[in-house]
Amino acid sequence: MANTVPDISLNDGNTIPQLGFGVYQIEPKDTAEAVGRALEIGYRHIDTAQMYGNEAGVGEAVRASGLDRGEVFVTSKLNNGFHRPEEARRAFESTLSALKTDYVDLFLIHWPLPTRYDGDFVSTWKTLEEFQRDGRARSIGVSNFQVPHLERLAAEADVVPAVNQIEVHPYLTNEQVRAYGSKHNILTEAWSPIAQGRVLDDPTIVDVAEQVGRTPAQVVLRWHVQRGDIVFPKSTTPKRIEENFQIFDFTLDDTAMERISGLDKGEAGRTGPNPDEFDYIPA
Ligand SMILES: NC(=O)C1=CN([C@@H]2O[C@H](COP(=O)(O)OP(=O)(O)OC[C@H]3O[C@@H](n4cnc5c(N)ncnc54)[C@H](OP(=O)(O)O)[C@@H]3O)[C@@H](O)[C@H]2O)C=CC1
Ligand SMILES: O=C1CO[C@H](CO)[C@@H](O)[C@@H]1O
Repeated sequence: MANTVPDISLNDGNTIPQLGFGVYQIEPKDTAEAVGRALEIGYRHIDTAQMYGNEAGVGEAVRASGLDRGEVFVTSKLNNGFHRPEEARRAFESTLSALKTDYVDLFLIHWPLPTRYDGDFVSTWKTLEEFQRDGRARSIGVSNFQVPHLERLAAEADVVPAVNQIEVHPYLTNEQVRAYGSKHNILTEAWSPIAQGRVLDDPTIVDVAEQVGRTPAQVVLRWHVQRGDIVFPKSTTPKRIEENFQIFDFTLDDTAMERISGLDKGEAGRTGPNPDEFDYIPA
């Protein structure tokens, strides 16, 4: 079975590679090297954010790779603190100049910040619609949106987000938000797909990994892609960057899939902030 990363269709007609490389917590000075390695291995999708401070390293690696810009799918996200339309426009321009590119493949509202800006993420969303209309963001989406936030966009805006990037892993399967996404053609992107390593020594994961002769990380990433979600594990360890790429040459049977899904702890399994409460704005 060849290890080929599938392209998944978005609701706007574009496509996205189902596996990418995440760069949260990679130091700006180390980012070009890590992304360069990922591109050499075959990753064609990079997930960054203004908040991570490393967009410049991502752009540098893409340019140095010898690949055409069109061969690499690049996502970035609007930082908290720039939700007002004028600020969002300036911040988006700063993303394009840091990446040294004239478009991003996908631009997201990073957090809904429902307790800031009078909860007005709809005008922020309408500003992202402008970026898509003028071609500087090929696709637009949201991150950390809960069902009521998505319902507000559906009622008050024209464009349906292409994706919702949320925390999903075996300890937080996040079924309700994922189900809203499937029903409304919004693709789920699973952030912290291996829960930053916390799920890898779970006895069920270790047992499934032994049964299929793969590593715990590969088994968890495979579980995500068989559920249809997009993943972009982060690693600065060369061997792991390769390991995480080898997930399309084996399958998990229904029993293994159900055992992993059965590890869900609901809200208790969340490792990151709760989007209903998170209102952090970087200094
Ligand atoms: N929209 C949002 O709010 C958020 C988005 N994200 C996105 O999701 C991406 C992935 O999530 P992230 O939080 O980074 O966490 P991940 O779930 O990807 O886990 C990363 C951690 O796991 C380790 N690791 C990676 N691969 C393996 C492996 N094969 N075996 C053992 N350990 C491994 C890494 O260590 P090492 O590097 O030392 O190898 C690192 O400590 C981010 O980089 C970012 O792009 C993340 C959080 C929030
Ligand atoms: O992308 C992100 C990385 O993790 C941080 C801490 O959980 C988040 O705030 C942020 O959304």
